[in-house]
This record gives sequence, structure tokens and C-alpha cells, in this order.
Amino acid sequence: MNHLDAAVSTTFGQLPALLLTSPDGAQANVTLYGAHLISWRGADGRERLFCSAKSALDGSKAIRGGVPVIFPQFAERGSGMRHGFARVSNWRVLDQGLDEGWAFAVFALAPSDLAPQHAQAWPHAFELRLRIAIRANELTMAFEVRNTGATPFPFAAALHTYFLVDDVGSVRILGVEREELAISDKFDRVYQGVEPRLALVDGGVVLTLRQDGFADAVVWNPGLEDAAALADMADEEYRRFVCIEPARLEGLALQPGEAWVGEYQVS
Ligand SMILES: O=P(O)(O)OC[C@H]1O[C@@H](O)[C@H](O)[C@@H](O)[C@@H]1O
Repeated sequence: MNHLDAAVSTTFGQLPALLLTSPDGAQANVTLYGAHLISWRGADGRERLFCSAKSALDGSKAIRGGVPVIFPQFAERGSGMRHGFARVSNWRVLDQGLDEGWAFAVFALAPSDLAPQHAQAWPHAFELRLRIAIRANELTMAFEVRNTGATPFPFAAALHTYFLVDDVGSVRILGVEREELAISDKFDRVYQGVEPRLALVDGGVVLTLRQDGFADAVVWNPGLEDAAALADMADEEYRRFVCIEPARLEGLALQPGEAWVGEYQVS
């Protein structure tokens, strides 16, 4: 396998995407809209990410599933658009290829890439970079926020990961609470200052989630009632995923010339 096969242009729905394939057979599909990882299969062939059958896939609305990139605002914690503009903007591919058996790609977003209304609503000079790499049954993501301007700005960031599960009612999440966490219905909780290593247990499958730079985590599932109210989710689909999101909900403003990096690893 050569470097050219490691990252191939494709589409997902109507969206341009990049398909990453590592020499050992792991695969990931990332749309340029949102630099959104929408599918990740390990070398074992198993899909790890949920994507709703009713998700918009034409750039009219954020994708419901995969790993939405949340920036510069988390949910409605601010006066800007819900969960920020990064997930609804078209990113550029900066780099792609193979690195010691890892298939990788780096995506970038700067103010000149934004729709005018987003650039006007958040008038800061910044550059975002998201590096996604896969090998064997492992995924790494590194999210960098750089202040390229002359004034500081505050921001929030998260990788809003929708993990595909057999049945949300039987999963256990370790590391966010004192006891293991089980979810039976609607659940939406923010954990500030979490352990850097969490685990998702889904029957016999255990995923280890490591985060560095992201101090917080959010666990979310809409439950039956809220899922039914979401136009881009089928009523029963809430059973097939749980969101565990490495997040930076608060923090010091980013100074001119400085960068913040959040790393995330799933294996
Ligand atoms: O529907 P959205 O904008 O993708 O948000 C989904 C959920 O995202 C989670 O991160 C929030 O904690 C929830 O409150 C929110 O409902």
C-alpha cells in the first residue's frame, strides 16, 4: 500500500469526504463539512460510530452522529450559535498520508473559510487544525486552536463522539462518576475535571478513551421522548448510541500567538 491509497477522495451522502485506510485495514470516513468523522472501523472490521439514518448529509444542517467538532461554544453556554460553527463549516485538507502504519489527515479552518454570518458573529483571528489518525483498532484525534490575531479570545471545544452501542440500556461508563454509570433514559450531564482515562463497556466490547488537554467530559443520550422530537433521528435510534465527549468547557482566554491542543485516543 502506498501513501496515495491511505487517503482517497470520496463522498458521504452529498458531502465530499476523505476515506482513510491504514495498511492493516482500519478505515475512517471524514466529511470536509465539519471535518466530521462519520465512520470508523477498526482493522477488525467493526464500526465504532453511530450515524442517524435520518441525518442531513447535504450541508444544510450538522450531521447527527460520528464526531461533530464543537467550537467555539458548547451547547447554549454563550450567546453564539448552539455548539458553534465548526460543525457546519467547510474545512480544508492540509495534509494526508501514512505515518508509521497510521493513515492520517489534517483538516484546517480559519475565518476566511467561514460563511460571512459566522465570521461576523465571532470576529476573532484563529486557526483550527484537526488531525485524525487510525491504525489497527485505534483512533487518535488532536484538535488545535491557535490565536492568530492581536487580542485574546475565550472558547469552548469538544469532540462530540456518538459511540455505536448494542443497546444504551446495557452500557456502562467508567471513570466519570464514583460508581460505574448506567443510563436508562434521557441523560445529559457535564463532568468538570474528569480522569484522563474513561471506559465504555458494551457487553463484551470495552473501549478505552483517553483525553489530554480536554479537562472535562459530557455524557448525553436524548432518551425516547427527546429523540422523538429530533427531526434528524428515528424514534428508536436513541438506543443505538451514547455520546461521551471530551470537552474544554471553560478555561483561560487564548492569548495572541498561543495555541491550545486537546488530544483524544480511543482503543
Ligand atoms: O442537537 P445538538 O445541537 O446536536 O445537541 C445535542 C446535545 O449535545 C450534548 O452535548 C448536550 O449536552 C445536549 O444538551 C444536546 O442536546
